[in-house]
Amino acid sequence: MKYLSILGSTGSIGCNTLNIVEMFPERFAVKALAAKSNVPLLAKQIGQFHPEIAVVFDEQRALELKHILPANAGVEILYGDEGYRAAAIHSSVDIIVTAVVGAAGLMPTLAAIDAGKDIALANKETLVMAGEIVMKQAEEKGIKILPVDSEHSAIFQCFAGQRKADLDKILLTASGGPFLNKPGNEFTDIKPEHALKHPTWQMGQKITIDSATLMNKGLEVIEAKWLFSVSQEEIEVVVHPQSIVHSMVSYKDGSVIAQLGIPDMKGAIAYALSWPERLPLKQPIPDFANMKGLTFQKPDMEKFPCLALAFEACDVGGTLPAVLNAANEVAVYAFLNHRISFTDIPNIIKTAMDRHNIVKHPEISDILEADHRVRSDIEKELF
Ligand SMILES: NC(=O)C1=CN([C@@H]2O[C@H](COP(=O)(O)OP(=O)(O)OC[C@H]3O[C@@H](n4cnc5c(N)ncnc54)[C@H](OP(=O)(O)O)[C@@H]3O)[C@@H](O)[C@H]2O)C=CC1
Ligand SMILES: CC(=O)[C@@H](O)[C@H](O)COP(=O)(O)O
Ligand SMILES: [Mn+2]
Repeated sequence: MKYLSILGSTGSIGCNTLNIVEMFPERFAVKALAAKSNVPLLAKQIGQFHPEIAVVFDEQRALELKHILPANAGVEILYGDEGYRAAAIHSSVDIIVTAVVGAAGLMPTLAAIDAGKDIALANKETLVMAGEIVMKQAEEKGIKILPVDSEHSAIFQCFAGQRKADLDKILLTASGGPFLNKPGNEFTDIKPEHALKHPTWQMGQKITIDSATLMNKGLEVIEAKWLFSVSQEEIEVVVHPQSIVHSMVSYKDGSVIAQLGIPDMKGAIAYALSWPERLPLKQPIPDFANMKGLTFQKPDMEKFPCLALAFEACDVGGTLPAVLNAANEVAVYAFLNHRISFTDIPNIIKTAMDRHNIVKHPEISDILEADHRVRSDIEKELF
């Protein structure tokens, strides 16, 4: 039996993870569930999966949860930073699924690594903000960081049985998002409801907007750099609108190994939880015979400046990726709340990056300080 703690259990990745637990009750059990504000859904999950700990964002929500649950629920209700930390380091947990969205994922993940827990990493922002520190700490603690992000799961699978010395490059696929074929001069008309219509994947709101700006791919370049210990030059983004090829790796003899599947996160989540075994998920394979084609093209960095900004942050390093991430988060939520336009997103990020005094070899405190400063500067200007 493998015991799980799911940070972000009420989100898209969290719910998919619980679907897998439900499918394989003889393999997985849940010890801790953590959410932010969706108290009714968390209460339902507690009733079904019986964790020992449940965590919400603040005391108010903890009280709400307590009122909803029956008196004999047998779960300890915690809240805030201490609560997320408790869920991350719970003594009988084997693996932490980091399915929280945004910078909030960083500190619980570091706490989990410090406590010697394996990580099924969905929260890419953790590696964007502090990839060097996180990977170093994971190595020191001898824990595994198993990728959940579909491309990184694919790359991980394409590396299996290969020698790192034979690597040519990682070909990181991108769907191109809903605006791949929209002329750039019409981007000012884009509303949240248009950007929230991802062509191939069902995901939470923040990552869906990131896919529409191509920032998601930029974050994934930085994630891949740290996760696989490669240079930026060894990563190429390839637009593949069908999202069937989840990524590829080329080798120095000209061979290219790809991982394919339907666009459904259950495959990548289950693989992170059961690696190196594969679980009988009963997922259909892509319908190759009736497929209209698998196509590939270069990303257009002028139309999608967020991708270029992420490459710049990746190249410069230090605290700059954390600044990119924080500015992006604030801008995405401002766009979702109709406070800025779609084309303001890259402008806000660029301004934050230009203004920032980079700390070249940051401690975690430098990263958190940069994150907080960027958020408060942008929020002051916007609201
Ligand atoms: N969805 C997908 O298919 C993929 C997602 N990822 C990555 O996985 C992560 C999760 O994405 P996704 O599931 O789509 O996101 P969702 O928005 O669907 O879910 C986010 C989860 O995090 C919780 N949460 C939000 N803010 C906080 C906070 N400040 N502190 C603690 N918990 C918080 C939410 O709680 P509540 O709902 O209770 O408010 C919810 O449980 C992201 O980093 C994303 O980039 C990577 C690849 C694919
Ligand atoms: C499912 C997943 O891993 C997402 O990160 C996905 O990659 C988003 O699609 P884009 O390729 O459009 O960013
Ligand atoms: Mn992805």
